[in-house]
Amino acid sequence: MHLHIEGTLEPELAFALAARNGVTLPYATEDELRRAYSFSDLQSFLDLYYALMAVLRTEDDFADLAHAYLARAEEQGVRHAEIFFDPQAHTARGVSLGTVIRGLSRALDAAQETYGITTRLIMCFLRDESAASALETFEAARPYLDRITAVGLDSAEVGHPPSKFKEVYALAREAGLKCVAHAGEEGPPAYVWEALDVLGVDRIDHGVRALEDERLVARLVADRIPLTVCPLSNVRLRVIDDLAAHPLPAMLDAGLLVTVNSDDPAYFGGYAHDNFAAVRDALGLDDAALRTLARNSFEASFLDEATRAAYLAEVDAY
Ligand SMILES: Nc1ncnc2[nH]cnc12
Ligand SMILES: [Zn+2]
Repeated sequence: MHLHIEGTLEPELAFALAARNGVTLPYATEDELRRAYSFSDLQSFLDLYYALMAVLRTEDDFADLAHAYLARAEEQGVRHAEIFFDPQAHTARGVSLGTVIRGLSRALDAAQETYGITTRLIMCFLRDESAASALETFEAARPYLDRITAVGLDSAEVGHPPSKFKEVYALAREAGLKCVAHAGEEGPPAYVWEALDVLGVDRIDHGVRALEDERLVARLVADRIPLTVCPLSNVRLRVIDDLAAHPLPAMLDAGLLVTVNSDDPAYFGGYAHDNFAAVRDALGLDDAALRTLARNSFEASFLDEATRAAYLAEVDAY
């Protein structure tokens, strides 16, 4: 549920697409690029994440990107994936919204056929762009809303509170979309409150800093608001010092509806299963805790009730 499709761009595919599209990358080799994956904070990652998107130009590029991700996801045991994309990062480079959505949709439909993986698309607004730009993006997406399940909010958090996007979230909800937002990754608990009370989100992406506010934790527990936590991402972006100190067990103990996710797996050292295995090993989570985390994911998903019930029955029988 917390997976940026642009964050699944592996160096091999980045170089292949660069060659196909005549784009020159500022790195000579895949290894040299990989060595740049050492981040000091969210912004240092975002700088590279946006720069590498230059290789994504055509509908085929987006289809190939999503196809490669879904093949990895299948290997990792993923059954259902709710996938973010960042339209403004592409339209700003002259790539049309239709190109992005048609390319991604083609791969998502094929994955259902080939692997039986169910998917949803979540369109994110870049919070360091203006509210007007988000509104423009939402209006441009109206012809494609049958392919979009939810809107989200990502990019540089601090200084860009959720309330900035109140209007576009109201429109999205009116159009029948679900709503999520990154909040409480680098930003304060106040941003999580705003995501809940001003944007009316159905889930919080990250939310680890919510633990700093007892009243907020009580609210998240009472309303069963899911948190899509990304353990390996938190370590790589220095949100958490090291995995052994990750608050995931405390979040489970507090009764939060917490889930484990990979965020930008090509950059942060692992896909879904890798994140589960890493927290199991670093935090000593037992099978019951791992089962709860898997269950929570389906409970927190935007699946229809019948499909959700079928997946939950599978988790319980495992
Ligand atoms: N972890 C993250 N936080 C905010 N914006 C992002 N865009 C891609 N990954 C992100
Ligand atoms: Zn994210």
